[in-house]
Amino acid sequence: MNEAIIHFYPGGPLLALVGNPNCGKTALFNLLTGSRQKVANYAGVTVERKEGKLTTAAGKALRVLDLPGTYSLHPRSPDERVTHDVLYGRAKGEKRPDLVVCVVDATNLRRSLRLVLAVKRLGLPCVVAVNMQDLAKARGLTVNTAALARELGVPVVGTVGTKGGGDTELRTLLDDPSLWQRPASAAANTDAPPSHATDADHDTVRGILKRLALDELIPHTMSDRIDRVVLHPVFGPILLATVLFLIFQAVFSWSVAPMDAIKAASDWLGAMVGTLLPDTGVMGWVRSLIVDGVIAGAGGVVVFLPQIIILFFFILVLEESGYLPRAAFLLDRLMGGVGLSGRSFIPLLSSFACAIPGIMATRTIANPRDRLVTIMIAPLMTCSARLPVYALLIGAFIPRREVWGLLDLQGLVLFTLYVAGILGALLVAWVLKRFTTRGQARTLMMELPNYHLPNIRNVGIGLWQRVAIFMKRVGGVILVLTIALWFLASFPGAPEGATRPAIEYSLAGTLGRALAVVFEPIGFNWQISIALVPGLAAREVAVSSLGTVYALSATANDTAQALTPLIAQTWSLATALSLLAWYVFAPQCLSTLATIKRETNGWTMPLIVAGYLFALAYLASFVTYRVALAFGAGG
Ligand SMILES: Nc1nc2c(ncn2[C@@H]2O[C@H](COP(=O)(O)OP(=O)(O)OP(=O)(O)O)[C@@H](O)[C@H]2O)c(=O)[nH]1
Ligand SMILES: [Mg+2]
Repeated sequence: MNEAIIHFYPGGPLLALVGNPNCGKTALFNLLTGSRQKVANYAGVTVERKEGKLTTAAGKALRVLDLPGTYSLHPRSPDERVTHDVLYGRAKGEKRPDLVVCVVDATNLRRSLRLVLAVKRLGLPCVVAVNMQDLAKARGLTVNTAALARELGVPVVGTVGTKGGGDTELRTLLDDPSLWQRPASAAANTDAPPSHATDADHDTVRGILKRLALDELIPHTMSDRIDRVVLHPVFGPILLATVLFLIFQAVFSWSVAPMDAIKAASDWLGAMVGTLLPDTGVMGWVRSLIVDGVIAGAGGVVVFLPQIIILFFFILVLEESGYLPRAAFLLDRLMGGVGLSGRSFIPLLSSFACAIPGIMATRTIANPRDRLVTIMIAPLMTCSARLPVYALLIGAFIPRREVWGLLDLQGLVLFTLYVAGILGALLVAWVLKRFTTRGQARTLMMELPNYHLPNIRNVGIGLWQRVAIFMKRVGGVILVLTIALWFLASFPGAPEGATRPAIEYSLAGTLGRALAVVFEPIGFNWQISIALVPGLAAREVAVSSLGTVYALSATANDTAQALTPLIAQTWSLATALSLLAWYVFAPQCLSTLATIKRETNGWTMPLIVAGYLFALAYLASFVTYRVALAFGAGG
């Protein structure tokens, strides 16, 4: 894996945050540096090193690294290796830290302290931050930091990663110059491999906890009680299915009003600009570029913002609540059937947002074969860029009505498409299981964090970041490609006396017609064929492209109309279904392939993935189209 080696904050002493997964390193990092890195309630959220800058009260500038969580200094998975390499000074382009802040979870000192002992042996100056002080207090645990400091022989401070000012003690401590002196006795240790002192460490930790009167286990009864239902062999899976299903219902039924409002606003804008700008000469072209290119294209994508916000709201709430590892646990058996483990669940779930963070998250999977298979199937999870395409087609072809009095039919179809992606992924994993040896059966060891009420601020920040990403795509790649397509679809203009719309004589029209030969067997017309090409860069561009292509196809006598009714009139149901099937499988995203190349260190995997996904997409669309035709959906 190649980490980015750009230093945003060159110079200054380097401080690294190290600790077990889910102990609150990133929350603390955000407090210290003012960053907004992702924080969530499950192990393995951070999988690469992140950099930030901190200025202490005395004005000293420090570089701070947030690292993936690790259980020990013997890395078992690629994310743990990132932390290991930094601590041993082997990370490419990064110097060895000048100070290590060991973050420990006050409610789980037994395990956290073992890592502290191992880090201490590295010979780097180190301090301990006892995080989650608030949770410990709520459970009647008081960690005497002064006594712990005496036991460990390093400074210890208390922190609360989720509260403003929860890092004050740590910040103050960083101004102490004696902190940065390397312990002379251990200086020779810096390049030694991690020692295997685990048994002795175990005893040491037990002794420390005993002397601090912290050796009694205090069960977290609330989480345990919730888990009795959530992890129940019968109710658990029913609950999981219900939760997922309700999310899809909400995506459709809650978004109606805001989507209508955005659509009305964009129509109004188009009409306004249309009347303001003259329709002749150069201004006629400008008018067409703005109305048919920018507003019909990019505006057509912005409409789907409410659905994306609703989907992410639920994903963020699930991530913060601590439910995700439980879902992984419930699905472990099912995943075992196709040769994977519950470990793959969170990377695959992240892929519903976008395959890129999903593929990155596979770094938490220790088994290389499992990791590779998970990377291969991650693009089959329905990422949010597909949502506009699905929503457009569903809006055009599926009536807005209720089934059995309570279910929204459009939501039901959307759910089916998501399920189709999941089933496709399971099928591919199952086929791969035939061709690869799985090694010995592994039991799933996964931490079940305590349930939290989702922090409104975190959910708010997470949502805002998703909105920013989406709008940046609309204003960036989507807008640029839509404008490029407008040019290709407008020039060369129609010859004298042409009867058909000008677009049919343009470069894009010619290209679309050539491509249509390939796509004709699966029912795509030339307009779709054109839209698929820029859609390779970003899936939503297919929607904006269709908006532009159809806006330009409107002849003088039939005024341009909204895209949804237009495709409902001109496409057959069979074509729409075939395009949906195409989007379930096709690898229409170059950035995903680039990420696979980076994570697997070569071109082999991205080529294999692109190849098999295109083949699968064509096959699925072909079958869908033919079956739909046979059922009379071709009219
Ligand atoms: N109550 C409480 N919750 C905290 C505190 N610090 C972090 N959290 C929560 O603990 C969870 C884990 O926090 P993260 O910062 O993502 O943990 P991490 O150590 O970076 O985890 P990985 O990146 O997976 O290793 C999140 O739900 C945080 O909101 C704290 O001091 N008190
Ligand atoms: Mg983290």
